[in-house]
Amino acid sequence: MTAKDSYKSGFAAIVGRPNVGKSTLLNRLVGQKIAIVSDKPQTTRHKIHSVITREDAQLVLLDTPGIHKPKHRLGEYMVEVALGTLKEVDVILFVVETETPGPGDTFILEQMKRVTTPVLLVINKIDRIAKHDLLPLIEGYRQLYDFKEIVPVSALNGENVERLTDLMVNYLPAGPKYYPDDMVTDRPERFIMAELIREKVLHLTSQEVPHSVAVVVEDVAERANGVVAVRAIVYTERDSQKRILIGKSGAMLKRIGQQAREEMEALFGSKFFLELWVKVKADWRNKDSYISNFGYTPER
Ligand SMILES: Nc1nc2c(ncn2[C@@H]2O[C@H](COP(=O)(O)OP(=O)(O)OP(=O)(O)O)[C@@H](O)[C@H]2O)c(=O)[nH]1
Repeated sequence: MTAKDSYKSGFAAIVGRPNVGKSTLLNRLVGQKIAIVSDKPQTTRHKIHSVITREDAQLVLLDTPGIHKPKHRLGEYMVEVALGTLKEVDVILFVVETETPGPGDTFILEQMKRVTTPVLLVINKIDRIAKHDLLPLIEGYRQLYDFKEIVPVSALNGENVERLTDLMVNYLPAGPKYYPDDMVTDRPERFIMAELIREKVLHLTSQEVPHSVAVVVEDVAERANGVVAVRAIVYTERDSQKRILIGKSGAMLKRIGQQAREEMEALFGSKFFLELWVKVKADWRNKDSYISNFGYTPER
């Protein structure tokens, strides 16, 4: 058998309750910022395909929305997408924190019992606990489910993350490359831009505002001088939220725009001109038509 014949390729899903560090892990695995990271739960709404290409294997990672008991229509959609993904992939990464499992973790474990895909348990944030507290935690999880592997990692500082990639590759079937070598995501750039803007809203606002927001990039145009001009709309649900997002004399919107622009420039390597508008669409999260307009439509 030649080296080419033994090439492996396949798909892995990252699941876990909100805020356990899935996006941070995904970014660390791929080595570039793809998914947005936030300290506010439930910020990942899309399935993001990222690609790790090695000499022996290509691994396509799907970031799934945090599985949780849905409170509104968008929430139900998010759970549906996550569950559908579990059946389609070659291996599942179930990410938890360094704590005994809570109701959110148990809910996901129950869902995983309905599929036959191999599951690797990733215990994240091990930088926060003493090594001797890890063993009892691992033992506790071992009692709950027949995990193929249990891998303690720190997505934040990268500890053990490479080993995790090696283990995932073990579960991939023989197959060709799905994507070109230099590709890290198949998401259009507009999507990444919108997510960067939404990330800044999440960081800079509080209470009910962050989750009321959807961002749509309406126009991207490269000017003759090389500057990329982007016009984006920040949708929110109420006038009061709009006022907060704009801020006194526009100060908040200016900060959001400035920080998003700086990250776009770092990521894409061009100068950006970013124009942001805030619009109210009352109760958009409960309306199917708005949900699909904002791009939250089932993919497969
Ligand atoms: N100490 C520590 N913090 C981490 C680690 N990984 C992630 N975090 C932090 O945990 C918080 C949540 O991280 P995210 O990556 O946004 O979590 P997520 O699971 O994608 O969250 P959702 O999008 O809500 O599903 C952020 O404040 C991260 O900086 C880690 O290994 N160690």
